[in-house]
Amino acid sequence: ADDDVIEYFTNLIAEGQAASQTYEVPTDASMYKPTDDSVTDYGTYDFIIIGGGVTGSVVASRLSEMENRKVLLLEAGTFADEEFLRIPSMTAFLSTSPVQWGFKSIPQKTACLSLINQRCSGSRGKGMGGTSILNGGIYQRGVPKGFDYWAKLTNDPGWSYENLLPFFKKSEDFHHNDPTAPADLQYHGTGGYLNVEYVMPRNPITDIFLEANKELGNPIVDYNGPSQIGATIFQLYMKNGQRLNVSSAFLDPVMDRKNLEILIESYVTKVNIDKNDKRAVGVTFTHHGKTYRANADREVILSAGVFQTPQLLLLSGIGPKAHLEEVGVEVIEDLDGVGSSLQDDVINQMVIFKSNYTAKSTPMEQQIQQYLDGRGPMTEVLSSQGVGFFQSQYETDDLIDLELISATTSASEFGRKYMSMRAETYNAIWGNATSGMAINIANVNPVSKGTVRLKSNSPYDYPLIDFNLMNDPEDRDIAVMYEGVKRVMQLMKTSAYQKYGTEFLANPIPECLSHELWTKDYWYCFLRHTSVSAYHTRGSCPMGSDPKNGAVVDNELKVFGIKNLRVIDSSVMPVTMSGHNTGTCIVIAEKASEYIKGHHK
Ligand SMILES: Cc1cc2nc3c(=O)[nH]c(=O)nc-3n(C[C@H](O)[C@H](O)[C@H](O)COP(=O)(O)OP(=O)(O)OC[C@H]3O[C@@H](n4cnc5c(N)ncnc54)[C@H](O)[C@@H]3O)c2cc1C
Repeated sequence: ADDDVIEYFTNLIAEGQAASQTYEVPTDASMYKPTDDSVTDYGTYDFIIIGGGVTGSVVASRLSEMENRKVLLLEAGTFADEEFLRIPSMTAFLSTSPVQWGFKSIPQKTACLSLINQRCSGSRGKGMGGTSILNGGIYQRGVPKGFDYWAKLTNDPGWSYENLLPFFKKSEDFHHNDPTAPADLQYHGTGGYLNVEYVMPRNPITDIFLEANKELGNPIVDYNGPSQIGATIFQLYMKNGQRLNVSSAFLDPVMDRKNLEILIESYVTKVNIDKNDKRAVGVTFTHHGKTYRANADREVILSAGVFQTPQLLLLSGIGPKAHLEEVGVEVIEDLDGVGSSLQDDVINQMVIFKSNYTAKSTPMEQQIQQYLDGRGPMTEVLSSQGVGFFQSQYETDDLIDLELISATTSASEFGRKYMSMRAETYNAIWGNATSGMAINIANVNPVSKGTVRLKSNSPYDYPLIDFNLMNDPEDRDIAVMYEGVKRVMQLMKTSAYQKYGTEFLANPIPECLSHELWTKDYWYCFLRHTSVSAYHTRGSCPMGSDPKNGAVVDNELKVFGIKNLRVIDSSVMPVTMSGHNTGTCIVIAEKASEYIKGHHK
């Protein structure tokens, strides 16, 4: 590239990083408040989709394939396809930028204890593409047994892995651009909207991780193939080393469809329901200071994500009666499950090792040059692409409950702020060290559940989020994490890591000094203080067959008790699929679109 292009990217990166340092994330949605009381009719559509995130983008793309059906998609944010947002290595800076909603949990008692005010982050993307604007880009489908369990819960074999596989393949365009990466090609699709590829060249840390796993006898697998147990290399939805958010992937190619309207900067405040026959008839939303009402002849589809979908149901009078009465919302349908079974995985990124491994540093100019060729450090969201999925001794459902992610890490004020960790704890862990290696530990099949509730009956208040991580009475969730710590210690003892003189950074945190160091009690204390939500948030409006057992939607994702209303997003996942859930969200949207198209040809 010529000097102008290099200079352009150099400035873009400097400006993007600087903007992120000073940006304050909002603490409520008051920026969407209308400036007067008037309500304008926005017109009538067949389908109205709320939210242009991962699932909303796929649903809009598939429903607008029916040329005779008018589709309106309402998204609170804007299009998020600027150059800076497409650079994978800039992802961390997006967490303090206008594409971030900035949700935080209420103060927690069993995890996130060393975070400021004991509040876990509830990071969510705002804009077309939703959370895929700022996520890790990891493409993982989930454990087949997990989906088979969904099928059982809903009495619908359509949700079994075998029956979902064609949908997974349909949306994928797999590129085996790292030919030595494990890939079971018959499980992958080509020609779909979602480009899937590997970071090139492979980060040397990834190879160290794979070698260490081989030494311990762990298999090397394609985690999107038939078996997930073992170590592997992340597959990413990126295109030529650039971030590909799900809106760019599924909607950019179909933007010229006359029957698809996308209205950005539109904040939905309510689903309008005809009380006589409990039927969703449209939505109310604000746009540039004015209030509008749009009508849906056929269906309203909630794809507002795991926190805002239950928030909107509650604001619309659908949810646990006692809670609605408490906050002053008129009850339309008493549905206990709404917001009542929030789940997230728990992750710890603070078990750090010093070593004499030094990452090769590449001058910025060369990084930009490589990026323009679709390669190199700027194409990496994560410092390594090595990952392993395992069953701990506590895994009783034959799913997968332990994920170990290889990483390099370094101490910085930005890193501390990104985690929102108290300085005292962060500095104690790092001591005099400034960089190291880590293997992040996640429990990806926890049993603990939390809630999403309304703070008030105002749509401009953020919802109250309570993750309740590692809060099960039997302490199974924390026991899995502790087993993860022990496995990480074992991995670090392998010759693959010992070649680099890898050694645990044994600096205790002040909060846990009353426990004998490195005993189980100390580690439990450490894990509760420094473990956080893993951003695999799900389950706030689960699918199932009986609303009395907490289900909010049926097998076709229709809300129990209300006609013409569906939830299609991460909220509906009834149990884990053991990992990163964008791929799963895409398949949920593909499958649900098929049901809708079957009904409304
Ligand atoms: C930091 C981070 C990293 C992650 N990394 C990965 C990863 O590497 N791989 C992976 O598979 N998963 C990852 N995830 C998880 C994944 O991104 C989410 O599970 C997925 O995006 C959920 O999709 P969704 O459609 O349910 O919601 P979203 O993608 O969040 O979409 C919801 C959309 O609705 C809009 N909206 C909300 N309320 C309203 C309203 N009232 N009116 C109008 N619009 C509204 C939002 O602005 C948003 O665009 C990560 C998540 C985070 C936070």
